[in-house]
Amino acid sequence: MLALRSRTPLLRASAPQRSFATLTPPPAHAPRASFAPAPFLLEDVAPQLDAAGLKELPQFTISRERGFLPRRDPIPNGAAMPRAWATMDRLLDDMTIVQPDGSHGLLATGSFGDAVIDNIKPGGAELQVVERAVKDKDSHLISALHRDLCFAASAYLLEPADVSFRATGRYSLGREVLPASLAVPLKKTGDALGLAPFMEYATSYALQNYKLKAPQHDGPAGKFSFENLELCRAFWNRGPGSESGFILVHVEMVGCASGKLVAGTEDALRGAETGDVSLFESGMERMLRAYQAIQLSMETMWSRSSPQEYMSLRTMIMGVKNNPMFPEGVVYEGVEEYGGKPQTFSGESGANDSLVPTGDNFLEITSQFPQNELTEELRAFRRYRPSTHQEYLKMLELRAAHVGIRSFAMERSGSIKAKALYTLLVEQIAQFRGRHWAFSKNYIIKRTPFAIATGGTNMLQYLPHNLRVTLEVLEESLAQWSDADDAALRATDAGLAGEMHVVSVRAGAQRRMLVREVEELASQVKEKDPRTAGMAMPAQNGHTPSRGAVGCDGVG
Ligand code: HEM
Repeated sequence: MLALRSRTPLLRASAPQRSFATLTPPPAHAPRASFAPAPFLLEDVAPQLDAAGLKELPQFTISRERGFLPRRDPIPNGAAMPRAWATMDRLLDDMTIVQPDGSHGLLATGSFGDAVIDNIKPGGAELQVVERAVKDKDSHLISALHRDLCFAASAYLLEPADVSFRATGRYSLGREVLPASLAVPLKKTGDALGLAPFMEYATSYALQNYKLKAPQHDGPAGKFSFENLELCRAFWNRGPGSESGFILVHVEMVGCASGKLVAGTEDALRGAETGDVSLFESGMERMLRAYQAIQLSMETMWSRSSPQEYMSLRTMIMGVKNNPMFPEGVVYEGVEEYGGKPQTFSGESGANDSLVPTGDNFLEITSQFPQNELTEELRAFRRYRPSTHQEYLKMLELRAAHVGIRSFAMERSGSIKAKALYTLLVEQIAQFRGRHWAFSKNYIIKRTPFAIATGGTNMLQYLPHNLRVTLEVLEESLAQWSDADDAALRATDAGLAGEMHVVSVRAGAQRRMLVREVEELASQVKEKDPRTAGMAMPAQNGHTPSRGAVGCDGVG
């Protein structure tokens, strides 16, 4: 049963008014739900798991140690892949636009599609490798095969649009049929892993696409420090440059602190569930420090991946859904289940990363998103992530609502420190979205009339909408922070009190600036139809492809 809790009176009249719905807490005598770790959350990732016959355990099983990274580092390209995969491996190496010796690769000249047809045969060696891995239930190998097939499929489908964009600055149509030699094995790896047969953020483009230069490296972000990472697969160039910068900053962010984030979240929840206030505080403090480390890594994006070059990287990670490059969708040749019917999948996007949804759900910000098309699309789109991440996030949302994390932090725990930590955590999510909004303006909005993102959202609506809701929750939390709270915190934890002061000074101004900025941007682009702007050809057959609020270009 859902019940609205009465709101604590606001101390500052100008703050926006919201109410946080929580599940009614059970009466004191009722048995408490047990929150034993679910199978998708491991207490630690023992490397001997595979040897113990658990090699079918999903790679994206979440742990306190590795957080949202896969439980084993991905199998890299090259010699580590099965010998019968060598032709595919070479083709993927040869395709990058810039080759290691500086020469042009297959995608540079638009000849990757022909090379696939000439070298990869339907029912050939590649399919046999996939079938054997599936039969062996070897999730580590299936994941690497899936990554490679996703790169091959996106390169094949989007090659013409990419060639056109590099030559003219406008997109052409993509290829509308994925040949059986790629479609059939890709569908099999996708089925085995519970994924769509299309490139995704976690399972192919980013979190399944890194290798460690030195296994024991000890950089600022531990062994997952940017300087210790390399790409397994790329479209443009596997070596240093904007593409590896873009992808590997995501990996560093997840690698440097998502384990600590998960551990802090679990402990804070446990603290709230059992009424253990000091565990609650310590869990939230560790979450805060984890988010701060993540933001530091995120800020390096500016220098590691050039805003000027991003548009050239982006074509290859677009999706099919609502994308004018694929007005009729894509036919997966030879996949019986689809019966020749065109398919439409969303593209790759950081929107499917789990760091921000963890904060959204734990802090009950999610419950403050209005019920509208944007929110619905966001939820639908987030299915493009490993099922373990989906289940974990869903459970987090339910547990946080059940125990009433916000009201526990702000009132019921009786802890000033918990109140401050809750507010500072909301500010971390706002800071993330603020920084991210700055990326989106500088890497995309400034540079193209094609306002639909790779994940398919209309960026001008979707991103500021989420930031605005977060800023409102922040303002409301700050409005409940009194002078007496401030004085009490100063007496016990001057450092945290200082952090609260900095946050309270800038919050309101940030939301007002955002509102003004979005109005200005909207008026600049109102003449342009984001569904067709930037395309070299008119809408097909009188059909203007329709896009939802979450659209097709999956960058994120
Ligand atoms: C140059 C850098 C980046 C650009 C241009 C960019 C662009 C975008 C775009 C356009 C979207 C809209 C969703 C869609 O794809 O349709 C999005 C969403 C998102 N991206 Fe990024 N992104 C960048 C970096 C990152 C990084 C480093 C992360 C960290 C994991 C990230 C996480 C997210 C998240 C969580 C969302 C969902 C937005 C929300 O919940 O408010 N992005 N991104």
